[in-house]
Amino acid sequence: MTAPGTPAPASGPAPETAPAGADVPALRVNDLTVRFAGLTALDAVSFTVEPGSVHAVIGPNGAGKSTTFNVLSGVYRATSGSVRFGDEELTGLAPHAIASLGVARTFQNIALSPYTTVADSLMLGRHRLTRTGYLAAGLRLPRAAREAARHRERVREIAEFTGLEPYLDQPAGSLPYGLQKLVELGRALCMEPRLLLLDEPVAGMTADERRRTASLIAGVREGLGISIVLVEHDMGMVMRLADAVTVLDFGRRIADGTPDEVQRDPAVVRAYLGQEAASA
Ligand SMILES: Nc1ncnc2c1ncn2[C@@H]1O[C@H](COP(=O)(O)OP(=O)(O)OP(=O)(O)O)[C@@H](O)[C@H]1O
Repeated sequence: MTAPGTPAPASGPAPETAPAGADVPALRVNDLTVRFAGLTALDAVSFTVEPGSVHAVIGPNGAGKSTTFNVLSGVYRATSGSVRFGDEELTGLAPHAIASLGVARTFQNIALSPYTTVADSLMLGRHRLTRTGYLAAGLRLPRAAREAARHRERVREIAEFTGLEPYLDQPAGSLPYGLQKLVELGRALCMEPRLLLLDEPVAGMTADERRRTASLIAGVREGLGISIVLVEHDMGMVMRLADAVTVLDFGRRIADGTPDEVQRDPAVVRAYLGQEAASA
């Protein structure tokens, strides 16, 4: 068994889903602007997340990364601009409607119920996929029992994929921080997303946990072919994992390209040097 505090490697087979990249449309963010009482948090930001890619959104503190995530997941309303996932316009939709289109997110801070077991926490991710109504489930109809068994099997597969299988019966809150972050990721995967929004997935993790989580995310992209939008401060991880990077600074897009391209971009270097100077 893995040492406590260390997420197990993604050793299990990729859970069975549609073939890689199938049915995953592009996410097109176009001229997105968000204002809060006089403050422009996002100023006409555009970028495209290609199907099946890992797309990082980076930038110094206050650049607008979380605001971008909150618009993509329906928590904030855009002041103007559009976010299209395939043919669907996401701006204006409520978070549950966006989730039902196959957009799952994790949060920067742990958002798990501490007393709920890992198995039940993962099962919560299956909620939108549950067809049987409460009445049929309450009456224990065979159809409901069959569906529940299918969901449990899927949860077990995803637990195996993420390395969470040994912890399924433990309360989520009893696990070390790194594993709790992994439960959040597992729960998002249980939604069978087509687009996964990961908000600082390795924040607060040890170097070893970071490395293992990065390989799990790479495994998700390769095994499931879904698109991943990643907000992350760990630059090494971004540069290793991302296919494309959008850089924000003061709410504006200052660069967009491959990790290599943005790393060499003078505007990006200036923005990060400015941050270092400010915190020195
Ligand atoms: N709900 C809100 N009300 C008012 N201002 C907000 C709100 N959310 C974000 N802001 C402001 O918008 C700007 C962008 O913030 P945001 O949290 O998106 O940046 P960030 O890039 O995620 O920063 P960090 O890396 O520090 O998390 C900041 O000036 C922030 O204070």
